[in-house]
Amino acid sequence: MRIEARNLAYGFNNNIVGSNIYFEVAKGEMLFILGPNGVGKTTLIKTILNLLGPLDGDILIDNLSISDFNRKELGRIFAYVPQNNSFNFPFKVIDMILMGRTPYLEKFQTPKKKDYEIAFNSLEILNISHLENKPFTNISGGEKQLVLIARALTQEANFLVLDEPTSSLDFGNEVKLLKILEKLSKRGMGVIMATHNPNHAVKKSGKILLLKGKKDFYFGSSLETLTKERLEKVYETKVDVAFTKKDKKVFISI
Ligand SMILES: Nc1ncnc2c1ncn2[C@@H]1O[C@H](COP(=O)(O)OP(=O)(O)OP(=O)(O)O)[C@@H](O)[C@H]1O
Repeated sequence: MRIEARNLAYGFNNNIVGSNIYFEVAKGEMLFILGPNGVGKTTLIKTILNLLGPLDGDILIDNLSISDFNRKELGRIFAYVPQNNSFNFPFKVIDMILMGRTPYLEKFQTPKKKDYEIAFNSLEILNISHLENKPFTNISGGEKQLVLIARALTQEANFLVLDEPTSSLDFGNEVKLLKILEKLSKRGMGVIMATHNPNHAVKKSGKILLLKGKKDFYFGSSLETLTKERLEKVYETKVDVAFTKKDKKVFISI
């Protein structure tokens, strides 16, 4: 399966946030969306999910317009982890996670044994099985973020779409999550992720959409597209490049 933005304009009725945007990403690949605050990463993600309709051009799923798909079909294609979670109802964590099975259940149907197995497996992958019976309102911000990622995994969609998923995570969990996402993409899942950290995106197999302004963007393989010069231009700051012992490129803003 392949997602493509063709000549895409997105934004709100009275406010075009981005236009003439092009990118493509297939299952098994990772696409990182980068760019400064307010440039339009979240708005683009909502457009990719068809929560906002395109203002011009289109999002294509295997060459079919996204408008040809209904909500349930899109629920099997995209699992979404939003940026800010203001959800505050004391559901048990396991029940929150089982909500990820909704696109597979008929109206009023309750989750079956297999749905529970998938949910428990997601808890295990994210190392949060101990939270299973806690109310969602009684866990920390970072734990909530991990629960929402587990819910998205439970959805078993073709693409996992995450909006700054590491913003509340500690140093260790940030690295662990990135490793999990890489593993999932190697197993065939597509990953689309907005991030503030260019170092998340320095991947041999990754693609990058670096947003600079309304019509100004770079799209390409992350190793070629992410350069010191481009980052300096986009983020208006001096950038240094270092290399780890394993020869991995690391950007440092100075
Ligand atoms: N509901 C809305 N109606 C009109 N304009 C909006 C709305 N939400 C956001 N915007 C505007 O759209 C632009 C892009 O916002 P968006 O949240 O997509 O940026 P972002 O790149 O995700 O920012 P950040 O990195 O700060 O999260 C901003 O100028 C913002 O003010």
